[in-house]
Amino acid sequence: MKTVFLDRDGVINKDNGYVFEIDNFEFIDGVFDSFRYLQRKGYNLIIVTNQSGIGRGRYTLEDFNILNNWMLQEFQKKGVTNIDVFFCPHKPEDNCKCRKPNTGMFEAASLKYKIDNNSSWMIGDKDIDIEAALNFGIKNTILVKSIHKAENSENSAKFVIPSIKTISNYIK
Ligand SMILES: O=P(O)(O)OC[C@@H](O)[C@H]1O[C@@H](OP(=O)(O)O)[C@@H](O)[C@@H](O)[C@@H]1O
Ligand SMILES: [Mg+2]
Ligand SMILES: [Zn+2]
Repeated sequence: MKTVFLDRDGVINKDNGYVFEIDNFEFIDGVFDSFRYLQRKGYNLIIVTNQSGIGRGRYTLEDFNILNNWMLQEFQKKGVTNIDVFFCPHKPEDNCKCRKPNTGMFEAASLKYKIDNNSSWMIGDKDIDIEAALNFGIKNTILVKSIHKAENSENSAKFVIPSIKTISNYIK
């Protein structure tokens, strides 16, 4: 199955820093049109997001689930239905297998869906997003510019774009 893996904070919503409240979740302009476009092209959409705010005690797993369910309902209302979410709740010092740039979330997704790496993509705003995709064997990578510096990916990503809004120019 051709899949677009997506980072959340900085790609789908503005990365206001450990976002966990609905009121602080600002969808990035154009994200619904872009997701409907990818859906029309037959891509499965899988969000892979580091949520270290849980492990850091900044918010709870329940907080994350409430926000996540609300986000999925918003996508549903806009006609985006084939979307799934995998997250890592750990702190960096937990040395888990799922925090990007590790590939645990991608592997968990590949147990649930038959993913064809060659026709799949990764869209992220940090170096660790692009590194995780490459570590998993996905070569089609797109760096979205955000508040975060991503020097390595500026050179290693297949495309570097200002926002997800223009994704239809790159993923056919
Ligand atoms: O971009 P994704 O993976 O969807 O989620 C990133 C967030 O969990 C947070 O990740 C943190 O990094 P640390 O996890 O503290 O290194 C910071 O960069 C926050 O600004 C950011 O909101
Ligand atoms: Mg991000
Ligand atoms: Zn983890």
